Amino acid sequence: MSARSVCIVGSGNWGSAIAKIVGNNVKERREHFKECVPMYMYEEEFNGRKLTEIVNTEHENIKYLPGIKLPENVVAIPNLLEASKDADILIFVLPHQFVKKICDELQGKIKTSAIAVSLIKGFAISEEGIQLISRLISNILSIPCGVLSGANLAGEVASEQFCETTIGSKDKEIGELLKLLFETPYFHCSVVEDTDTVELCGALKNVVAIGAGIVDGMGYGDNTKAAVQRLGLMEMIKFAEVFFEGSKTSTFFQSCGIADLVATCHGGRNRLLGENVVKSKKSLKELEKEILKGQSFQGPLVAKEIYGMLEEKDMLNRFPLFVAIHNICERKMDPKEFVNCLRNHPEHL
Ligand SMILES: NC(=O)c1ccc[n+]([C@@H]2O[C@H](COP(=O)([O-])OP(=O)(O)OC[C@H]3O[C@@H](n4cnc5c(N)ncnc54)[C@H](O)[C@@H]3O)[C@@H](O)[C@H]2O)c1
Ligand SMILES: O=P(O)(O)OC[C@H](O)CO
Repeated sequence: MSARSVCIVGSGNWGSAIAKIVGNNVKERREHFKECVPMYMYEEEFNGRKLTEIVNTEHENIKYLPGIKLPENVVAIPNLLEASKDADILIFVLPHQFVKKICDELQGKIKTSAIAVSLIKGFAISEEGIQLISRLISNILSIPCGVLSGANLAGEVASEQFCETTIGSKDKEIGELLKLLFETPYFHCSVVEDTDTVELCGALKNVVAIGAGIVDGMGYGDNTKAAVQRLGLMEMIKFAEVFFEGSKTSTFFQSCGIADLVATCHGGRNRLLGENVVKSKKSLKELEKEILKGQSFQGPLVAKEIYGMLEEKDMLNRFPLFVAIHNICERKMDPKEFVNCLRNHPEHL
């Protein structure tokens, strides 16, 4: 096959870090990929200028990933259809609440031979309960969709500190192609077929990370935080067992599983939110605006999505940590009660 055209859909903190990797890789792997990488950017003003114009002249996303130069072959485009019209590979990397609208706009407007990969850590809601984002993308666009998820705090990846990630693809050839697109000496990619679990881990760990932040905010030390991580992991595994038949426990030992859980519980934005939910009386929206300045916490929405599904299926008591974190975020439970939830967890029975 001739060189493929790659489009990045999204340009936030992680979107920009991944644009740096992809922009550099396609230049080095020209027999496989076309050099120009259009990046769809949700247009906004920053310091009185359009963000696309800033990215295309200064080659830096000064709002979402300041201090990191992007390769000049990454071109920010505010028009979604223009950015994606020639794409053979679509990389979806934006907060999960915007994906459905973006896919609806793309429906029928992209190449029928295109493939997608989702770097998103969240869920969609369908009539059956939660839906994997990769499935939403695949269903709306009628194209295959792999996933990439791992212990990948964007700032550290962008400054080229070594880390691992997991690519999930049911099709081996697509998995290898994605590895070729994303892997660098500082960004090691492992490919597995258990796509669902890779994606589940990325979404669920965001909730556990809020729990880690809650115990930080309460002034507890590392042992208590480790208990949150262990019990959180047990709920993540149970969630996969109950709702995603065929999910493999071994996938939790990839970067997308335990490693991402640890990274996010220590250095992630969702951990920071949990700490601030304890220390401040402000609403989640206010905290998001104040702390993240335009970036997005994915954890509270995932917690709400899970809660709704567990409630409907009468399974709230099987996932007390997820439930407590949701209730604390909603200000329906006093954070002081959180440690009792750990103490009385069904894993101890
Ligand atoms: N930041 C990280 O360290 C990191 C690492 C791995 C995975 N992820 C995941 O990647 C996904 C994207 O995260 P991010 O950090 O790139 O985003 P972000 O948190 O920086 O979110 C801001 C982005 O959302 C865009 N946006 C705002 N309103 C919009 C709208 N109405 N329509 C479309 N876009 C809109 C903004 O333009 C900006 O690009 C998330 O699912 C996240 O969990 C993030
Ligand atoms: O900053 P968070 O909490 O959104 O987590 C970022 C990444 O998912 C870490 O891998």
